[in-house]
Amino acid sequence: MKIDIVSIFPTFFDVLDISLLGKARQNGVINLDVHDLRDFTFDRHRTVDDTPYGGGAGMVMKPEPWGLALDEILGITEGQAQDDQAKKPADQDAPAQTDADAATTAADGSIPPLVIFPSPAGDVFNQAMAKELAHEDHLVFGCGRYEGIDQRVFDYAEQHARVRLVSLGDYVLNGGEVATMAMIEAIGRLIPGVVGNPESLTEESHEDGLLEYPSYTKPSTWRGQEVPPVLLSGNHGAIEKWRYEQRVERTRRVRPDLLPPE
Ligand SMILES: O[C@H]1NC=Nc2ccccc21
Repeated sequence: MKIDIVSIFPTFFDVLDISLLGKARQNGVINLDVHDLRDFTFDRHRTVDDTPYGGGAGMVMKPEPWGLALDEILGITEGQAQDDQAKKPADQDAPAQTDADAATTAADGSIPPLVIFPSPAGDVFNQAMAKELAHEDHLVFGCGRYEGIDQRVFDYAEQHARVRLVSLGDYVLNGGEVATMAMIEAIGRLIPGVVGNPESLTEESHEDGLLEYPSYTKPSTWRGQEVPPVLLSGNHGAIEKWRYEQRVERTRRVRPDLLPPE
């Protein structure tokens, strides 16, 4: 999988050089590039934001740097970008191809990249979405800051790729970087070859709708607390039954909303 990230804080993603995702990058299982949005500015202050039209507090991210960053990442030629600006009215007889249609299959019939803009206004990220996105060939994460990105950037991106706004949850973050990191970890670990033992991906919280069972390791007695005897019994059937019961009980107690309807 190819992953591109655009951010004004590129060093935020240095952590992706270590651990499982770092190994996946070294092995070529994941090809990840981080782009500094300020590299697509040309003024002395490398300006990426400005005051909002219509007034209001805060600043809005300017469209120009984003347009150039997306052009580079999506392989949009300067001419194509200018063509888009000077797009002639469609031929009345030609079947109307909406921008969305244009973005779902590229000229060579390939599936264009998926551009994800983390946003509180997006679909809430979950394990089902992580599994879906793990099948993508090319993900682009556009990390917004300030009060957000000029709307025309999303509209421009939709002319050349598939675009999704994704929220990490119903709470307020300062920008898209934390959300992008969480999504890359959740998606990346599902890509074959990233996690050593694929079996470890099965009995996990949210994988099949149930939370995971409690885990124990040596010593069997610790500060007066014993490991549940069934786990020391060697009776694999009884252990499997106990673990399933623990998953159901914990889910019922902590996240009853995850349980299937009775
Ligand atoms: O405000 C946050 N809520 C949830 N997800 C987000 C993603 C990107 C930026 C900001 C947020």
